[in-house]
Amino acid sequence: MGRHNENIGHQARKRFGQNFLHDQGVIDRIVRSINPKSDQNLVEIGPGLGALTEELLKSGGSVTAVELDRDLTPILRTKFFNYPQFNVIEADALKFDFTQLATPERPMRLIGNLPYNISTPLIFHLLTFRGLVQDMYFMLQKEVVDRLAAKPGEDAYGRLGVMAQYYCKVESLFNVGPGAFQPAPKVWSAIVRLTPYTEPPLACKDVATLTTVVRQAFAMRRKTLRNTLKQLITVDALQSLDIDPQIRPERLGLPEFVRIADYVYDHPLENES
Ligand SMILES: C[S@@+](CC[C@H](N)C(=O)[O-])C[C@H]1O[C@@H](n2cnc3c(N)ncnc32)[C@H](O)[C@@H]1O
Repeated sequence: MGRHNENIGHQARKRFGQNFLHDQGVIDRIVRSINPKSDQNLVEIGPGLGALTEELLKSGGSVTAVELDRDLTPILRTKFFNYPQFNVIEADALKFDFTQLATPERPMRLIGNLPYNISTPLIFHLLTFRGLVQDMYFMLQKEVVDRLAAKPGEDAYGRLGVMAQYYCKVESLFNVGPGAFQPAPKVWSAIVRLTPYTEPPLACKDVATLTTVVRQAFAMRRKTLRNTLKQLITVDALQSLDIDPQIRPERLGLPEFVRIADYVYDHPLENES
């Protein structure tokens, strides 16, 4: 414990969501899960002071790190100057165009102990590059991992889980307590693995329509489908799809959402805005 982040004099910045990992056991466990190989294209988001980066570099793979805090990039360059396969880019990962870091032939393995305040929009941003991604390993607030991996009927089930599971196989790997970080966050964290499908197993006709249906359905999660989806689909149409209009959205699985989205795409209601 405490091996990293010492003697560097960097004050953790709350606005950048800086909670630095300092538990070597947790770092090793994450890297063992990733199992990086020397010919791989590893991309780390938010390397911080390089606790994970160092172990990734030891695998021999190339590591490109995307870090927003301009005070950290020189520290990282100095720390890893012995590793020619290390590169740090000073950029906001939320706006960064990841197409410059990978090709379909050399996809990225995305890794990050992500800033918790931006993790949901960042995951949606990263999903847009899924064709260039082999897999993703993220440390997130446990509550967000629960939402990503949630199944129908669970409290955590909602838009994030449905859309992530549409594009990716989602696996919650293990939990990490606050004491593994400096400063310690207030909440528990967890590691999630997202593996994008080459082709979604339940492909819908139009993802924009699926997104609209899912967003609308969960906008009022305590209401029944006949209410939440009334601007998109009629009760008769829901019944024709073998979906009970009286149930709440949290009971619908991905196949039902895809069925509704395909119907809505083929039969747009006139009052749809
Ligand atoms: C939770 S810390 C993790 C640091 C390090 N990976 C570790 O495990 O100790 C999050 C890191 O993401 C960086 N960060 C915050 N917002 C960012 C953004 N929009 N784009 C890229 N990096 C960001 C922070 O400066 C910080 O280094």
